[in-house]
Amino acid sequence: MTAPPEKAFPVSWDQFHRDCRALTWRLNEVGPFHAIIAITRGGLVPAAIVARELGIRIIDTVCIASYDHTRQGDLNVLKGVSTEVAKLGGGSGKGLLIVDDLVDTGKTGRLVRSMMPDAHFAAVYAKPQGKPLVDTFITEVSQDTWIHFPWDTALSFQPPIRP
Ligand SMILES: O=P(O)(O)OC[C@H]1O[C@H](OP(=O)(O)OP(=O)(O)O)[C@H](O)[C@@H]1O
Ligand code: HPA
Ligand SMILES: [Mg+2]
Repeated sequence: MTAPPEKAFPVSWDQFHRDCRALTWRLNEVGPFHAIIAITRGGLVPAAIVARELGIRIIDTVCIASYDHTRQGDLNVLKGVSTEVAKLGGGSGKGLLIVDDLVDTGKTGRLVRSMMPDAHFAAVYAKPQGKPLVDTFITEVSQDTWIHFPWDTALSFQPPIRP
């Protein structure tokens, strides 16, 4: 069993929004895209922000689950891309934009890429193992870091570094 990540990288709503906007500036150079595919659930929030900025109104989901808190199990595809959106991508995903919050080991990204090999894959954050899977990302964090997203966290007291 792999050890849980040692370092913490907390992300506020404000920071996340700024990072998604920065991601969109880069994606704007690559598009236009026919549709966005969010990898749920983590990809839903960045997909909404990117869609708003790029004026994209067709949004689909690929629903995949694998983590039980910080431990990854088998990938479970609960829902694939819809027939209408697959058609827009000509069967290979060309002109489609896949969005996720992060790539970690890259297992989720690899699976989604195998479904749509010609789609553009964007993630807000990337760890070294997952980085080769994404076409565009904003911030890299080390593999032994756990990213804490604002929808998973709340403000709480922190003891001082020096007790
Ligand atoms: O690169 P990987 O090691 O495959 O990990 C990355 C995936 O893990 C998380 O999703 P998770 O499966 O926890 O589901 P969630 O989005 O519903 O939280 C995250 O949102 C990515 O989709
Ligand atoms: N943070 C939140 N969810 C995740 C991570 C992470 O670092 N890696 C895989 N799912
Ligand atoms: Mg996810």
